Amino acid sequence: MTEPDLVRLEVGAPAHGGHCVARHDGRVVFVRHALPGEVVEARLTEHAADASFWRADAVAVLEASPDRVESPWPQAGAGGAGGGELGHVALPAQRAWKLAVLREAFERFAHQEFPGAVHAAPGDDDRGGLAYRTRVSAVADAEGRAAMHGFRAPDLHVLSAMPLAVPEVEEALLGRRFPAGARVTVVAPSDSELRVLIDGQPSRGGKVDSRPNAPRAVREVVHVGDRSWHYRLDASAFWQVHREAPAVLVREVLDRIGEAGRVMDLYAGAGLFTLALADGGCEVLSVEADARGAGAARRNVHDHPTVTVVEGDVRRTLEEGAGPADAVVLDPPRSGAGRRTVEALTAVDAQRLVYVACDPVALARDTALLSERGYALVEAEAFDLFPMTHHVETVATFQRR
Ligand SMILES: C[S@@+](CC[C@H](N)C(=O)[O-])C[C@H]1O[C@@H](n2cnc3c(N)ncnc32)[C@H](O)[C@@H]1O
Repeated sequence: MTEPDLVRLEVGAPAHGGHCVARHDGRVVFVRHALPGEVVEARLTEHAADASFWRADAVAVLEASPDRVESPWPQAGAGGAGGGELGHVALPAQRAWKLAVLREAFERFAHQEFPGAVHAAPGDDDRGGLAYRTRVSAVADAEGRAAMHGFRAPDLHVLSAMPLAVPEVEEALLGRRFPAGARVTVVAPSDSELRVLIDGQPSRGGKVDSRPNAPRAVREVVHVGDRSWHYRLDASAFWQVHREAPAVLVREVLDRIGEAGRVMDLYAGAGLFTLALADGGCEVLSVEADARGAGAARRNVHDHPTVTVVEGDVRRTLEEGAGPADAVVLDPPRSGAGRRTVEALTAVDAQRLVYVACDPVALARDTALLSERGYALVEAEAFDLFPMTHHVETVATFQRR
């Protein structure tokens, strides 16, 4: 990059996506690795002449925010590995950042105030927001070392540390060599041994274990108060990544569902909520598109005859007439539910919806769609289940008007 790629920016509010908004010659610049109120020198990383906005990375801080700290994962700084873009922000200010993004998204897309706060996961303040990920994926470089891609960039950064991971995951990632170019996933389940997957396959001694009986399953246990639930799933299937996330989310879902008799658990994964709901006496229809998730959910609830697990698409399942239900839990992927699924959901005629969302803008858009369809947002609280990154999990309750 040449000198003209460096610009001086006065940094404004945080925006969805892990950056703050600044202006250069009247054009919007999304600047990463900066904080609101700072003055920074930034390197333009995307700056096409005809683009409606540019992107930049702060590379020198001219006037620092009091919320700036030394990143515990410097490798994820400007020009480095993606996935630790808030490392330079003090933990309470990370939560304030996420709350600002939620408030802005709700104002803009849902035309109402975000009513809640952003809460820390248990233990995160003591651990400095580190050592929380029980699942990490990386790519092996040409020499077989675990590496990660840069943000919106193909270049690989060989990991010298992975402080967001629980220690056993970090050790497994950094202490081994893998086949060059392989996708490596390390999983530290709460109730069984660590597993290392290579290109989604079980491995032994750093190589794919092609034996037909190679172990693939992991066991998880979730405790809420004096209750516990046991799960078994394929190591490559979806499971919440923060060590405390399953318990935090199950507790929220159970508290919000109340006394509902017939419940739908949509986008159910391996049945995290399905099992806890069924155990509490609910009749549950659980819908999950991924065969590994649906298969695991079916096995995890095998002794609960009041549960039906459907392997299929949520919208199609609803359109085919899956209702009625007293309450619906929905935990869609990042893109949210969207208009057609919200329309199909309305036919279920549930009194209450509990929406678990990993994307503030998708939740705010769906809040507007649900409002059009007669569902009022009555409560929402967010949980910082992804410290050091801009991601945040929100649990929102909607009530039929
Ligand atoms: C955020 S995960 C939540 C899983 C589960 N609630 C949990 O917390 O473990 C979303 C799940 O939705 C599934 N999914 C994505 N799109 C889907 C669709 N259109 N229909 C059904 N399931 C879908 C994914 O496979 C994934 O398991």
